[in-house]
Amino acid sequence: MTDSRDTLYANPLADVSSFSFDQQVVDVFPDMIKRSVPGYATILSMIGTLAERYVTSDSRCYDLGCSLGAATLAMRHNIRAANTQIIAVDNSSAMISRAQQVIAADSHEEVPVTLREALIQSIDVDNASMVVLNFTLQFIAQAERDTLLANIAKGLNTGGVLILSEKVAFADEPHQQLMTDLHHQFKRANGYSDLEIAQKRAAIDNVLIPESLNTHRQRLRNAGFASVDVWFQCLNFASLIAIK
Ligand SMILES: C[S@@+](CC[C@H](N)C(=O)[O-])C[C@H]1O[C@@H](n2cnc3c(N)ncnc32)[C@H](O)[C@@H]1O
Ligand SMILES: O=C(O)C(=O)C[C@]1(C(=O)O)C=C[C@@H](O)C=C1
Repeated sequence: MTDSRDTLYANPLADVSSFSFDQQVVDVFPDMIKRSVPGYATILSMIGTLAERYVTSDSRCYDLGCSLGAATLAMRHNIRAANTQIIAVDNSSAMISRAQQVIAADSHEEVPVTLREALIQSIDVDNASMVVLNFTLQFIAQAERDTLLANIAKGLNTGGVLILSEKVAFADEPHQQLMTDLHHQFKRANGYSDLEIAQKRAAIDNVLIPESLNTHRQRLRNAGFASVDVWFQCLNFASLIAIK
């Protein structure tokens, strides 16, 4: 399986097209996300810890916007309850076909994984004890976010948990500027050039729409979650736990 270095934005592009999860991105995705998202490995590890704690027997887990299945594998390797399954969904056919290979190469077969190529807005969530949205909601149209979260809350069993990880925005402009600068410094320290950072920024503009933590907390409460808060934040990347 390839885990190539992300050089997609290394050379000057005449026209930076909108970011999409196509084959080019799939080919470098593990390297791209690791070098772009502060705390990504920590968040995956905590998804495993939470799966051990929250996944109950005879229930389902959902990984929505699963990409190559990193969160699916974190859950799968840590679930201790009997008779569970994981449903992993992504609407990028290139992601899903590579994810099939990743899952096939994994030996933890006690927990079956079903990969689905679909819009996460269109799937049924049912009898769930754990749902993961790991850096996916930010790519969904804002007008569709309330309905999606209400659908997830409805399909979660009482006491079940949603992990929502997102790039976040800040209400105070100086803070927004500082966090953006520090994130770019993080990328530079991980080997991205100023050109790569600028072109990637242009590509995700209007594609990845971050919201404030207050907006996320409020939406989760409105959707029907009883207990909501942030468990992780590094700069403009955060992860929330919402318990039904
Ligand atoms: C940043 S990646 C997620 C990373 C992944 N969860 C992980 O932990 O490695 C976002 C993913 O969401 C998928 N996606 C975006 N919009 C979607 C939608 N409406 N329905 C399904 N998947 C979507 C993209 O194809 C992409 O694979
Ligand atoms: O904000 C950025 O600069 C990013 O590269 C972040 C981000 C993300 O949060 O999903 C954007 C696209 C890629 O999927 C990997 C990382």
